[in-house]
Amino acid sequence: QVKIIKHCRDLGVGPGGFYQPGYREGAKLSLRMMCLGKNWDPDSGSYGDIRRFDAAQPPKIPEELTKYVKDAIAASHEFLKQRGKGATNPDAELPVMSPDICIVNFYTTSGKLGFHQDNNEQRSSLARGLPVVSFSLGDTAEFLYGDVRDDDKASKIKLESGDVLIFGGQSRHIFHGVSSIAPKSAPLWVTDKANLRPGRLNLTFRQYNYKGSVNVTPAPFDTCVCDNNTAPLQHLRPGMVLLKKFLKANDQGRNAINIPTLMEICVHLMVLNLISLKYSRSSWKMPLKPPMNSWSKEGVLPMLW
Ligand SMILES: O=C(O)CCC(=O)C(=O)O
Ligand SMILES: [Fe+2]
Repeated sequence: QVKIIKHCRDLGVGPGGFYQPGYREGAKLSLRMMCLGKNWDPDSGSYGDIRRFDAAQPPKIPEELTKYVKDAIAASHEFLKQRGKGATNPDAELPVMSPDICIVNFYTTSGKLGFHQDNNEQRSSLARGLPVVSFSLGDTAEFLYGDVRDDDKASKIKLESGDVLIFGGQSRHIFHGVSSIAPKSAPLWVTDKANLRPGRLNLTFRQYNYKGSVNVTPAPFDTCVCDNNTAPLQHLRPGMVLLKKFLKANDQGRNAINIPTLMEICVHLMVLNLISLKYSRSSWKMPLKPPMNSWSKEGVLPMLW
């Protein structure tokens, strides 16, 4: 998760980075957005190679992120196979996709996203049911989804930091949206280690085009939607899988504390000794700290988001 946030931060302050999208009449969306691969324009509801707002080209999707998407799809297939006791073909329910678009949204704690369908990808991709793979980081979102454009009839789930939601196949056209963000719900290490400001970062990966044949066999779905809300893998409906906390906390594992080696402790002690020797007789000569560069990427981004 820390690595994903870093990728978004680095790309987010560069050309084609975060901006607040809006409509021609002036209304703005309640989030910050950045598109990778292709630009999605909420006003026209279409994709393009540059964005209208500042003519910027969207940055490419970092390969590392593409790998995480593939891992998540593979994990969902493994899960579907086991659930179907080998009888189902997971690719028929949730086809494999290779993402070439990623929409990155940052919601502050007052952010939300209205009920909508993701249907601006090419007809071949939609017809094949190539899934949308969604990564959630930071504060928890209340996510609504359903078959009809009526959020009162929608099902609700919580998307927490590290969760991956996949919807494709028969669920590719579901209506969905974000009704609220729970303040202060992000794990502390996300805000501390990755320096994510209060709010939620969401990445949705998609594949624009599909070149193969589009025949899809309706997915068999056992009627037992019996996963409880805390199961690590949840089959929510045909073509919709939630992988709870799938994205690892960080490279060294959850809540890792760096324990210094004996060698590192010795080096630190030697350095401290040298410093105290140097300044013991002339402490007034202590050099001033160099001024903080408040416009460094790390420093400024929390203000931008
Ligand atoms: O933030 C989310 O979980 C959903 C984002 C979404 O639906 C979209 O970007 O199309
Ligand atoms: Fe969406």
